[in-house]
Amino acid sequence: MKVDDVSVRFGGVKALSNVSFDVRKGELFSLIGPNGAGKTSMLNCISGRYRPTSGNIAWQGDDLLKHSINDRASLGIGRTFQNLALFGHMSVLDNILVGRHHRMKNNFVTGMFYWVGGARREELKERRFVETIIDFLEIQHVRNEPAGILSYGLRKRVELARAIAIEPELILLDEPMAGMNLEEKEDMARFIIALREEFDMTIMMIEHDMGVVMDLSDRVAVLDFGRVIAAGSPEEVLADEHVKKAYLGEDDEMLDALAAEEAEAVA
Ligand SMILES: Nc1ncnc2c1ncn2[C@@H]1O[C@H](COP(=O)(O)OP(=O)(O)OP(=O)(O)O)[C@@H](O)[C@H]1O
Repeated sequence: MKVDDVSVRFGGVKALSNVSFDVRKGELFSLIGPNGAGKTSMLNCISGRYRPTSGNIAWQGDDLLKHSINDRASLGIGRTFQNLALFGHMSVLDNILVGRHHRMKNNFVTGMFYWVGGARREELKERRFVETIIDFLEIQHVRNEPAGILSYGLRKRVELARAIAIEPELILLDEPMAGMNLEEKEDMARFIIALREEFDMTIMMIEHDMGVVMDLSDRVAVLDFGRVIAAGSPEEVLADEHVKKAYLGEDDEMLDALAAEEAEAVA
């Protein structure tokens, strides 16, 4: 995916200014930056919730911006949300099946011939795939529970499951670790790493936990006030003076990560 000179303006607020970067097939690319830097706005431009004021986004050589938000899932782009967007009264299984719907060929009419037509066969196939995801994310024990009663960490996992269910080639993860305890973060990190191996996905992640970002990412881009101020490997980004300045007085975890990196370099 190639993001080229993208700007987004809300009235007088410039959320993004001339942002360019690319995400390569098979990599884990992270977008980081202080609060309000424009990270979610960027993700929203890719997933189709926002339309850039100017600039282009190309996906596999095609102009992504001409496609509707619904088309983008069919094109192979899935996402999770910073604030969970599950159906609380529906079971975990049904929430994940929602993610499969755009892949199902049967509709209301063919569904009326459920037992003689292909609808039943198709539903069984879909359920089998969903069970694979449930096993992968280790949520078998809650598959029939309403999503709304689960712990926050488990709900985050169900949301990831629903995004996996659309079988995206590129998955956009908006703060997958937010609000999690250490154990939940370790589990989530394990699943994110395995996404590439088990499901062959490219991952673009927004995350505030710098330890996680630096451990998992192949490449990182840093936004500050809507502009890209640095991009490169985790080591290159941690060593960048602009990045240090942007985070000064902003994010203790980032500063800890920077200090640790410097200490390692000295050693
Ligand atoms: N729909 C919107 N309407 C008006 N302003 C918006 C909208 N979405 C984002 N903004 C503004 O754009 C700027 C960037 O916001 P954005 O949410 O993209 O930042 P962020 O880096 O994701 O922040 P955080 O880390 O706090 O989630 C902020 O000033 C925000 O108030």
